[in-house]
Amino acid sequence: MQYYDLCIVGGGSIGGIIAYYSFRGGITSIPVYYRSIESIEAIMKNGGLTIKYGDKEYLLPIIPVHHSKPIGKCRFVINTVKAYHVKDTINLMHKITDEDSLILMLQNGFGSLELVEEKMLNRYVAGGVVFIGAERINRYYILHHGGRTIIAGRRKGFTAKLLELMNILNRGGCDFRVTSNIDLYRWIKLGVNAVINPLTAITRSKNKIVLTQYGRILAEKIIDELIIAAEKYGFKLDKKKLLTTIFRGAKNTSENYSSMAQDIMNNKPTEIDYINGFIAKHVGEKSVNEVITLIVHLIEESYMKNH
Ligand SMILES: NC(=O)C1=CN([C@@H]2O[C@H](COP(=O)(O)OP(=O)(O)OC[C@H]3O[C@@H](n4cnc5c(N)ncnc54)[C@H](O)[C@@H]3O)[C@@H](O)[C@H]2O)C=CC1
Ligand SMILES: CC(C)(CO)C(=O)C(=O)O
Repeated sequence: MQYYDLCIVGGGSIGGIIAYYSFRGGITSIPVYYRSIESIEAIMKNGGLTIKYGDKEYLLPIIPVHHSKPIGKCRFVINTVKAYHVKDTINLMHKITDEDSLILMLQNGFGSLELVEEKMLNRYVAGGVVFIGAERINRYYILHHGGRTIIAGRRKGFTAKLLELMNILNRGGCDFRVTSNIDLYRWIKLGVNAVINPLTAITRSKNKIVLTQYGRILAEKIIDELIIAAEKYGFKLDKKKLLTTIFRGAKNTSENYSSMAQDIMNNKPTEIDYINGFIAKHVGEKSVNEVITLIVHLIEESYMKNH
């Protein structure tokens, strides 16, 4: 059985960025699992995955693999599929890991980490929040739009495996940090995504739309409800600090189309139920987040059903 240091499940925008930092961190054989044969063929034809960061292009000689044909076990598995595809990757993750492997889930919103923790009881499972903007231009070309921080942690006790992963990614230039309170960061990141993602998706705009007068008014209304939801889980969030983090995030990734805006522009389903829908569930009637969730679903409906 072949063993790899690090594998990526889901070679989209963030999967590509993780491959970039891992390769620069010294991992030269990186299996990246894809859903479509077409992606694998396009990457092979290109000689690897191209990442553009600033004005430089980097060609990464990754190993593109179809998700139905796993090629070995991995010490670290970084899962970067969309939240609604996580359940389809559980079988694959069982096959490419053993009891010593660490799985890091990087989805936005709430639900993905919980699902994998529940389904993969005999594995080390951690969650991470990603403060990086990335865009997949085509099957083999990904733009790094800025930000370089990932904060990760394991909810079921500390593991030194995360520090090993941190060393690899730090060497590659990623500001990867390990925390003992990942849920706090997940709530903060939920705030960032609950504001930036739907506002950019509804308006089909870059992240900087959030910095406008109306973006700021809506941000406050969204965040007021997030604070109520977080309190139900025992987290007391400071509104002013949260808004500062959100606007800083929008500024750092101002030229990025959020992952949800990219979904809408590519006629794909969004992660709205895991972000604003999750907040809405905790605040009852007359929820701004519920209205936002419904609007995003209406937009999805307009292209999914071909109206
Ligand atoms: N794009 C961005 O700037 C950011 C994205 N995120 C989060 O990261 C996660 C990934 O987002 P993106 O990379 O933008 O998504 P993406 O849609 O670009 O990539 C996901 C990839 O996973 C693949 N996939 C789906 N099912 C699969 C399976 N069973 N096996 C293998 N591959 C499969 C899809 O074909 C797709 O290429 C999301 O939760 C997103 O919210 C977080 C921060 C920033
Ligand atoms: C950080 C941000 C807002 C970057 O665009 C993101 O998480 C996303 O696009 O989903």
